[in-house]
This record gives sequence, structure tokens and C-alpha cells, in this order.
Amino acid sequence: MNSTTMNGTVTAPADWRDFLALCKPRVLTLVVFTGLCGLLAAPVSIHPVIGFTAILCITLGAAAAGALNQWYEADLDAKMKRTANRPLPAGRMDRQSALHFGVGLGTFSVLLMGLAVNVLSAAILTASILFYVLIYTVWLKRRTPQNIVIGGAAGAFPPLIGWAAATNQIDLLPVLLFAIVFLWTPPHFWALSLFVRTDYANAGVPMLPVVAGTRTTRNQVLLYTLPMAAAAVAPWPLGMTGAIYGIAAVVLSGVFLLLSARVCFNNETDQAKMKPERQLFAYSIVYLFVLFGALVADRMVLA
Ligand code: HEM
Ligand SMILES: CC(C)=CCC/C(C)=C/CC/C(C)=C/COP(=O)(O)OP(=O)(O)O
Repeated sequence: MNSTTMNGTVTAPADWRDFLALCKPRVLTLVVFTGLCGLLAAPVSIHPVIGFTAILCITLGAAAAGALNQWYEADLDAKMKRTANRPLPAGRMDRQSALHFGVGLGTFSVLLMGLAVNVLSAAILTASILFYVLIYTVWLKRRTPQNIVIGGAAGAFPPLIGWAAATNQIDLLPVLLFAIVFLWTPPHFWALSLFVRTDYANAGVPMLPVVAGTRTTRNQVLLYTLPMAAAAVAPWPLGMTGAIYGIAAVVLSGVFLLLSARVCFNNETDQAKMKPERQLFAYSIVYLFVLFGALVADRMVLA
């Protein structure tokens, strides 16, 4: 079967690499890692096969959400340098295949989670897929610069899903983990959006720097970092973790605050020179990996 671009050009058929790209594999690594840490931090021992199945379902569900996101916004992706070479805008895959792949994979992941793990984790997985696809991608992304604050909640669900898979309930610690990722998303994304804002402006996406300017965006980056740091440290004084996590959270969040402050006090408007913004974006990813890793290390020591 041949693929057709949006302007009708026939190209080669999609191969597995295109289907993999449709899943946003690099972002998936962190989404799945936070889910795995949610599962491992739970105070119960889960059968390894059930645990593996739960992580597989989170991976497949998030991959499906990425595919449906790309199915819906092929027109936008075609307008941005960063995304123009994705399988749909580049004409390596037809939209129908992406839709079938996304719906099939999403349905499979939820059913498997419900049947093999538990209904609670399947329900939260469903909510996160729907949140990312319907609330973020379809509804908010093209309408409001608050798109990533509200829609970003989708990416905060995996630790809750992991915990629910292990315990079949929701407790305060996974709610705090949700809050950490929820409050982390604005500095993570707005740091990046500052140095790629012309891409979003050209594509007509109302991201914060495009709509409200770089000053407001920089202020908002610091504004969200403060409660994020508080949520990250909170499990320690609340007695839910020990010092391994606590010290890691204090140090990691301290560095995050410093880098956010540098972004906030930067007045550079030339995208090519926005070094603090690039550093904060890169650090945001390291931050979440190490913070969640420290949580698991801490809980293993406590156990
Ligand atoms: C609405 C919320 C979010 C938005 C708008 C957003 C946006 C982006 C964008 C545009 C990139 C850069 C390029 C790319 O597509 O790879 C990126 C990179 C990344 N994001 Fe996010 N992100 C969000 C939430 C998350 C969440 C919740 C996670 C994981 C917990 C995450 C993990 C990552 C990672 C690991 C990368 C680096 C990927 C790479 O190296 O290419 N993001 N994000
Ligand atoms: C468990 C589960 C279903 C989780 C799904 C949540 C998920 C995939 C979160 C990642 C968020 C993300 C990649 C946003 C990218 O924004 P964008 O789509 O605006 O980025 P783009 O411009 O690169 O397409």
C-alpha cells in the first residue's frame, strides 16, 4: 500500500520506524519511567508478570495517545521545522493507518490493563489517553496558552497508574507524584517554547510566548517552579520517604529553582541566544528521571 501526503503526493509505504516515530518514543521513556517508579514505590509486592503487564499497558497507551495526537495535528506538524519530518506530514504514512494504529493500540492497552491488572488502573489509563487526545490536542492546544497547564495533566497520570496497578487504590503519595509532574510541565514546556516560539507563531499555535510575550512566559516559568519544588520535597517532611529521597529532592529542586530564576531574569529576545532556557529544558528532563529514581531507591531502602 502506498502513502499519500496531505497535498496528494504518493510516497513509499510506511515501515516500522514510522510507526515507532508515531509513538513519540523519546518522550515515552520518561512517561513510562514515572509510571514504573509509581509502581515500584507502592508499599506492596506485585507479581512480576502483572507488574510487567501494567508497564507494558502504560507504554502502549501512551504510544497510542502520541499516535492519535499526530493523526489529529498532521496539518500543524507540517508547518513546524521540528515536526515537519514526522511520518504523516512527510508523507510516509496515510492518516487512516495512523488512526487505526492509535485506536487499536489504545483499546488493546486499556482492555489488557483491565483484564490482567485491575479496573482502577485501566480507568486512569483511559482518562489519560482521552485527556491528552481530546482535552489537550483537540480542544485546548489551538485555543488557549493555558493548553499545557490543563492538558498537561495527561502526562502526570502515569505514576498514579503505576501505583493503582500495584495497590488497586489511590493514596496521598501518588497524588503528590501527580502534582509534581503536573507542576513540572509548565516550566518544562515553556522553557522550550521560548526558544522555538517562531515555529509556534508560524503554525498559529497560541503558546504562551506567542500570545503573552517572553517576559510573561519567563515569570510563569519561575511561578510554577516554586510549588513544583514544594510538592517534590513534601513527601519527606510528611514522613512518606526517608532522607535519600528528601535530600535528592532538595538538591534537585534547588538547582531547578536556580535555573528557573536565571530564565526569569534573562531578557534575551533572540531565540538563538537563549542559553538559560535551553539549559532549563534539558535539566527538566534529568530532574524528573533522577527525582523519581531517588524515590524508588529510597523506598527500596525503607522496605
Ligand atoms: C502538555 C505537556 C507537554 C508538552 C506540550 C511537551 C512538549 C515537549 C516538546 C515540544 C518537546 C521537544 C521535542 C520532542 O517532541 O521530542 C518535549 C520533549 C520532551 N518531553 Fe515534553 N511535553 C509535555 C509533557 C511531558 C511529560 C509529561 C513528559 C514526561 C513525564 C515529557 C517528557 C519529555 C522528554 C523526555 C522530552 C525529550 C525528548 C527528546 O529528547 O527528544 N514531556 N516535550
Ligand atoms: C499514560 C498516557 C496515556 C500518557 C499520555 C501523555 C503523554 C504522551 C504525555 C506527553 C506529553 C507530550 C509529548 C506533549 C507534547 O506536546 P505536543 O503534543 O504539543 O507536542 P508536539 O508539538 O511535539 O506534537
